[in-house]
Amino acid sequence: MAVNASFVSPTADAKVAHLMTQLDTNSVLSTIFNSFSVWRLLLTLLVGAVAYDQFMYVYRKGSIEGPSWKAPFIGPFLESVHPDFTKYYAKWASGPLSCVSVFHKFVVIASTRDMARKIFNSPAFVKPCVVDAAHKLLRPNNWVFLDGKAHVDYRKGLNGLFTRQALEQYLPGQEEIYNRYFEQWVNLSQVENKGKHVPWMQEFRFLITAVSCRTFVGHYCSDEAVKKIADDYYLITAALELVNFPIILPFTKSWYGKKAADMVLEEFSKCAAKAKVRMAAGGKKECILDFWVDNMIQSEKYRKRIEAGEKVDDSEKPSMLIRWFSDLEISMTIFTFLFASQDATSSSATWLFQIMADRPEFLEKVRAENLAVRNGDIHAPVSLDTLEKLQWTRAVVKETLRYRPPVIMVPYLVKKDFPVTPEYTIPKGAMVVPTTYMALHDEEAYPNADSFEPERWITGTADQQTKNWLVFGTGPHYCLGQTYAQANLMLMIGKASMMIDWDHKVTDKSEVIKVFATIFPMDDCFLTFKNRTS
Ligand code: HEM
Repeated sequence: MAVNASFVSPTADAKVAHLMTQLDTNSVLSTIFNSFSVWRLLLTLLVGAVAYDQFMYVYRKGSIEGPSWKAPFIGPFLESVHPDFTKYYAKWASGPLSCVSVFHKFVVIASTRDMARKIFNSPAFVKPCVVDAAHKLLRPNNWVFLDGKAHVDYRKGLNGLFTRQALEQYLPGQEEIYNRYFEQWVNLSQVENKGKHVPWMQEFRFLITAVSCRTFVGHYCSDEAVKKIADDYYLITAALELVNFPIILPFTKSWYGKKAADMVLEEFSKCAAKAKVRMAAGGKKECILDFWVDNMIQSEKYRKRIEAGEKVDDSEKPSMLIRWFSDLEISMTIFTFLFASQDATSSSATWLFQIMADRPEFLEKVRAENLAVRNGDIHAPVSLDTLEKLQWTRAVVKETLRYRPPVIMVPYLVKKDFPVTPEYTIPKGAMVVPTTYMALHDEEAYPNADSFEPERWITGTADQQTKNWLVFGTGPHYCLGQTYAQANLMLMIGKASMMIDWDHKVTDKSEVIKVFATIFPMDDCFLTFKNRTS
């Protein structure tokens, strides 16, 4: 007998009620049995999936370090929501290669200097993957996800934006921002906070957004737009915390992050359109966008002359011939600069101010040489060459980057089975994450590695440890902004040393490392600022 052949609930239809009483015992049993089979089937599938996930984890793990089993499916996903530096450190210390599995994604961690270098330098086997969320925020067709020749070619076209000659042109804009922000900080500290120490990490992030926007898109971005980007940027960083979460659910961190990213892309697109007009009219080059657009315009002019059959002297050929880029393409690329710079530079800025306040003897040396090179005039401009020759300023920046490397991990995707050692092959499709931290805290390269000793960059051998210097990665994807980033930090701390005094309230969390994409002091750095009186 057909029991309730319709999809209507039997209890919703009174006519069905009397039929129910006519059901014989056999059909009741068969109904129970049938639904039991469905449940059993579902349970069997679930157990099978858990067993498969577990089996694949153990199989892929092979001989390397890692937990002997994983929490079903999610693995240590919840830990990645609240990342803990000590847990990462324990993982790195557990062996040159170790592993975890999150949502069936197998992740290998490469800890030692040589293992990390091997990953960075094996483009035949790996390509950058950042985290799943980054594809959504930066857009999957962003140049940073390009691989092989396509990546090399695209990157070549960007090199002109970071030459020493170009970097020199960005310095006045950066000085302008530092002058303005240091004044604001004093006001904020003395008037609003009444001289009290308050966590300053967020203020460093605002400052770095402003400096970056000024360097990347100059005055094309209004102060209001810069403020909006600065205010919303932490949503983008927070979205990246959800490492490997595969989809964007409404009202989650990833969702808010995506909205903020779309807003930044729109702003930078508008800047690109304005730069095209201004550069075509012969405007002065002041920011990265100007250099890029001018290069496009010069390349286009040159191509047109050649096409017209004009005889053009080789000296008139632009040093880099590039194609025409749309406003959105330019915007996506400039966004990668902001994305790559924002967290890392904010991290270094925070540690630098904290460390200098805690070690006034080094700050005094920085101040003395900055004043000397400017003949006592705290607002006198400096050239890039002069800046880089300030030995204590350079040493404290380098040592901060070594002692507290902002980027502790760089995720890569394994393109094909990667025999990373004679005994172990990382399977295709896995994520492999080299860490920079262990190489930078290697006792052989940097004696007393866990202590802040800037002298090692002046009288020691730190500069010779090029293999250990992984702060900016190595290989085909090494940091495009590394010279700019270091010069910018030197300019920042040099100017601060002359213009302001600041004091750090040391707490029991000041030296504890918090992981928020990059690393920060756990207490967010309690500071107070005032104008320098002498
Ligand atoms: C203290 C500041 C910074 C640190 C510690 C840092 C560190 C890094 C690291 C570790 C990588 C990955 C390298 C690799 O995979 O081998 C990277 C890539 C990159 N960085 Fe930086 N970075 C900093 C600032 C900047 C700035 C200011 C910019 C731009 C103006 C920038 C632009 C980039 C770009 C575009 C890439 C990707 C390059 C590629 O895939 O070819 N970075 N950075």
